[in-house]
Amino acid sequence: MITDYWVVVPAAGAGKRMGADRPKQYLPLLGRPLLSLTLHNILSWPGLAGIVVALSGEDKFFPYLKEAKHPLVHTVTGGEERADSVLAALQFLLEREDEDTPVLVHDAARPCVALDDIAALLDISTSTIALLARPASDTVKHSLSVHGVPCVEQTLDRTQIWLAQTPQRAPLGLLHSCLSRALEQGEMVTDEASALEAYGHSPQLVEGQGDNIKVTRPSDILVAETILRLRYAPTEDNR
Ligand SMILES: Nc1ccn([C@@H]2O[C@H](COP(=O)(O)OP(=O)(O)OP(=O)(O)O)[C@@H](O)[C@H]2O)c(=O)n1
Ligand SMILES: C[C@](O)(CO)[C@H](O)COP(=O)(O)O
Repeated sequence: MITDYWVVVPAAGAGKRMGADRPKQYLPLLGRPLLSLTLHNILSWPGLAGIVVALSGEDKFFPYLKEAKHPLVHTVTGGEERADSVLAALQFLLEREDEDTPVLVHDAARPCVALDDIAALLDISTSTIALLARPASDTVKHSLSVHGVPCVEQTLDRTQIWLAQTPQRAPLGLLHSCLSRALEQGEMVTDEASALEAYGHSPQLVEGQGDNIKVTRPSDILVAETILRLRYAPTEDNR
């Protein structure tokens, strides 16, 4: 299992699809801000060296989180898109750490990732670049718009379709160079793996669990709260 890795947490989004009165990372789940839950979870990962959180330049909420003053938690100002926020955090690390330092990028919006999945991602030795992902379990449709209405164009072969989650793991220097080149060249970069793929790398897919949801829309709040309640509920063992 790797140790002395850093975690980058992009948390500079606006949460438009959530449509709340504040960015979704500050909405309460079980009475605690989402970002606080995510940081609390990350701080329990074994072998962690530190966390860099990318925040919006207009963020007014972060200083009030319990984890804001934790000695392992650092912040940078993020950017326009998720990839810009991740790049800002990688730049911060590159000025302080060795290029070979392993980095895990994990969305602020995924508070429920299980420790078993983290262990699996930290454990792999076959590749230094990897991500948690789920094989598609539904039938996958490719759509086209007919007079503004989404319709099926065709059904895709799902046997090789995986849905990407986070964390996504790569060495600091490699990820920084692929991400900055991809952004300069206008590549579509919605996750770290896509930046690495653009330059010939083939990240390993590590099967994660379905409970690692990305809190995106209002209905996700209840699902995430249910997962967290079950995860942290007192049992015979931890009572
Ligand atoms: N400029 C941005 C945009 C997104 N993120 C972060 O990237 C993660 C995944 O993005 P997403 O779930 O799409 O969040 P938002 O961009 O906030 O959501 P929306 O697209 O609905 O506005 C989130 O933790 C979000 O805060 C970021 O750090 N910087
Ligand atoms: C990185 C990611 O979590 C993988 O599923 C996801 O792509 C980030 O969210 P976005 O909606 O694409 O910004």
